[in-house]
Amino acid sequence: MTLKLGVPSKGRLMEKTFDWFGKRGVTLRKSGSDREYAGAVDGIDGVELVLLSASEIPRELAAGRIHLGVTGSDLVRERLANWDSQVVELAPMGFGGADLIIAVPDCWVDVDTLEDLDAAAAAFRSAHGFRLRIATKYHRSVREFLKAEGVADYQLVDSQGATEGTVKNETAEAIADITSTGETLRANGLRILSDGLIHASQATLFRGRRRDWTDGQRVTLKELQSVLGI
Ligand SMILES: Nc1ncnc2c1ncn2[C@@H]1O[C@H](COP(=O)(O)OP(=O)(O)OP(=O)(O)O)[C@@H](O)[C@H]1O
Ligand SMILES: O=P(O)(O)OC[C@H]1O[C@H](OP(=O)(O)OP(=O)(O)O)[C@H](O)[C@@H]1O
Repeated sequence: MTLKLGVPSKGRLMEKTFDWFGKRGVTLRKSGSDREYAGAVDGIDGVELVLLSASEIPRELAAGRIHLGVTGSDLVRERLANWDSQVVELAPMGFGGADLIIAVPDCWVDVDTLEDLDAAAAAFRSAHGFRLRIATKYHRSVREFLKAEGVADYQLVDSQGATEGTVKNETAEAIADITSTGETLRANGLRILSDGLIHASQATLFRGRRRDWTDGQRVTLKELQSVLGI
């Protein structure tokens, strides 16, 4: 049985992953037409390339359908309960960097920290009769972070895209989302809380923790780690 390596199937993450492996002597490439999600690996035997959506790679690793996978560290934390009991970080890859943050409207001049947000949330609830709404697609990460920080008086509203627009559209009072340049936040009149960094993410090579690997797969992993220098 081959060792299955899951890699994002499109865009910058795919190209930079191919570059990262290529620089270390392992060539990953798409094998079919541009639109076909088939791949090949040169430079080491026994490794199979599987092209997948970045957000599905955590689940595939946990289920053992792939053995290694490249995806954002934010997606692993979000998609897997107790992520470090299900996968191991083998190598941070130095690209795909983005911060998962909490942001509030610029005009909330009294709200700079999570403690301020907690106070504002209590005031909001008594004024409006419902809990302050935070829009996000990162439900698990935001809940765990705010619980650890002692902020409780809020509700999450699901937003699968254009999350920064929810405040202007009055479907949320605050947001939790990924930012890299900060332009989308600025354009939508939002400001990051000074202690509102939930996770600094980057593309990372992970290994699944399942114990049902064959001896051949374990040997191939050792060889691959040695070729990659990790
Ligand atoms: N500016 C950015 N905006 C969004 N994601 C970014 C940005 N910079 C880096 N990333 C990272 O890219 C990853 C998401 O990649 P991508 O959007 O390809 O995944 P996806 O959700 O699986 O896409 P799809 O479902 O459309 O295939 C996350 O780990 C995220 O942190
Ligand atoms: O800090 P910036 O450089 O402005 O980038 C951040 C934006 O990029 C991502 O959105 P994406 O384009 O992936 O679309 P989405 O709204 O569907 O998540 C993210 O959700 C932010 O909206």
